Amino acid sequence: MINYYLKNRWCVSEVIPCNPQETRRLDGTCNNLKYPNRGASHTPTYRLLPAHYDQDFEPRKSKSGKPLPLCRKVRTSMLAEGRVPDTELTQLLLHFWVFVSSDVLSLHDTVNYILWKPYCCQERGKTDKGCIPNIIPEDDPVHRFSSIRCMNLTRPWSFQSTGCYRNDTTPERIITASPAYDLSHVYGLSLKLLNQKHRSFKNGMLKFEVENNMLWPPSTKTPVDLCLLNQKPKETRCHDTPESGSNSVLGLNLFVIWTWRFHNYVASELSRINPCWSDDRLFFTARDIVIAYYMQMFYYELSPTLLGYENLLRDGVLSPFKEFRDLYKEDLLPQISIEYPMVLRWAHTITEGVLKMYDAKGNYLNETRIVDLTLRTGYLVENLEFITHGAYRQPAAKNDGIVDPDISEKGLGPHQRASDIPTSDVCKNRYFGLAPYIKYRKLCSGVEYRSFDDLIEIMDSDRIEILREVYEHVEDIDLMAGMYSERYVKGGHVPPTLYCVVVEQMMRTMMSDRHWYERPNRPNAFTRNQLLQIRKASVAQMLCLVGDGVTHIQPHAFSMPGPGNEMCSCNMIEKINFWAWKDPSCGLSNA
Ligand code: HEM
Repeated sequence: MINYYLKNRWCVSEVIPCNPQETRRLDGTCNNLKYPNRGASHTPTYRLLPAHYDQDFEPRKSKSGKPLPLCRKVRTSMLAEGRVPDTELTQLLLHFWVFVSSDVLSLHDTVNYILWKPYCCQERGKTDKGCIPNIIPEDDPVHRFSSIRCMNLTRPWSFQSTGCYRNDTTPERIITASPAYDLSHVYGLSLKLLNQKHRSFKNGMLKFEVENNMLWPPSTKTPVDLCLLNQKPKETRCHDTPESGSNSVLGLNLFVIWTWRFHNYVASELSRINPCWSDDRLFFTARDIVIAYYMQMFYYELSPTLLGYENLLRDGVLSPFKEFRDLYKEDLLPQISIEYPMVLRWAHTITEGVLKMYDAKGNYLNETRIVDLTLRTGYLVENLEFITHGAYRQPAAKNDGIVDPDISEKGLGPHQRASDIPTSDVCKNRYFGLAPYIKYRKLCSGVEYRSFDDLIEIMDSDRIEILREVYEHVEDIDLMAGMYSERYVKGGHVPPTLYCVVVEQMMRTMMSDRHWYERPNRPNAFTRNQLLQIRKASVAQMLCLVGDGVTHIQPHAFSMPGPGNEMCSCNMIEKINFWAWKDPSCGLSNA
């Protein structure tokens, strides 16, 4: 039954005829006028390197023909468990990173093993082709002391497993989000649904609710909802936003709340300045500004902090100037690569498991486990303000071959007895049919590694020794395991292979998006003065405007406060001036 439903909904995208002058559609269609259905949800990813599978599209084998080492064995060998704070990056950076990533991904593969196939470690799982549980080796450093020998996991869904393509073709991953950065995880993919349920049709605003003196997106009104971890009866709030994934991991949830509020802030400013504008015009102008603001934060604030400003300038991702730029190429399809979400999973190694909460003055209050907050929006009602103050005060975890024990043993919190996210990350490399690590090194640097010793160029000798112990041949190394071992890219905080794949995607996204905010020629493009206002975007400004009780913050809030980035009053943070959107026909003067 479920397959019949999905076949109808997921194999075909309907496209209403395009009008070249219309602005960005919610469902992503018509972004590319030559191929109007590209850019929609449920459209294929592309591959940076050809697929590497064994027979019947099972995971590739090692060069010797033996199975590759167990994923859990790879993870426990490459990453020990512990907690070491970073000295530079904040939790807020990780919250925003997962939010940006979720814009182009989907949750169905995770929902699949939490809700639909929780039985992969049981007898029933042995005959279900969809089951690929993580087997735990006998000598596992943690579970040789427990009775746990297996962790539940399912095979990623593909156009083939859903019945859209023949089963004897290379599996093509299904993703339910649209591939452009368009805040589809906030506004959704259907204008009809947004209009029916979420727009207030007053002053361009989205509907909102007030609870505990705070503004929230609308909440579900049914006794059963997705917030499975709400501790009822005390915790009841669960977002009823266009995409229910907003209730999932904490970082995504936080930024959905802040973006929802920010939309309304922008719409109310526009309506104050242009009282003659219709609700429709206010709504769509506000959405356009919010998407541009968010992309400016991603490209010009988060990415330089992580990937290095000079590197991004050199590679053409960032412009050194504030003016328009137009890199659009009609022949490039709006798509994400299969490798892009894969390398982003590396972020799990710098995710801190213990979430610290502070008051507005910076006094430490309390802490909780971040993995217990997935699908638990109700917890935020009493704690959102303190989590917010903690987000820009608490450091991320350090990248040091150590992963937080909650992420590696309890990744799904109470949703699953034991769950090791980085082990799944290694395994998914294989189930998505990714090429060996050294092929990506060749792609990124042109250098061919023929032996373990050659890796010294990119990693320290102790890391090479671990790889040598785990894998038989240098060609066996999984992409993720290679990235766990690399030294950071110069001037940034990420491994060079992650840098390479992410930069390729950022360029593709920018060049294939007809509605990219820096373009002067897109439909309803910004004026020069409007673009200059968007250039002022910062996460500090956003939190000053819509974060609860934020009156002081460091200007670069993805980096820890300290010399050169001292906390200051919100009055000192540069602000967007909405008078750039003043419509003279509305008749108010610039007061
Ligand atoms: C609270 C912290 C986090 C938790 C509990 C969490 C949890 C998870 C889980 C359970 C999965 C699915 C793993 C699988 O079965 O394949 C996943 C995937 C993923 N996570 Fe996280 N995560 C966290 C933080 C982050 C951060 C900071 C990023 C930043 C980029 C991130 C990016 C991703 C990506 C890209 C995927 C793959 C999604 C896909 O391919 O569809 N996560 N995460």
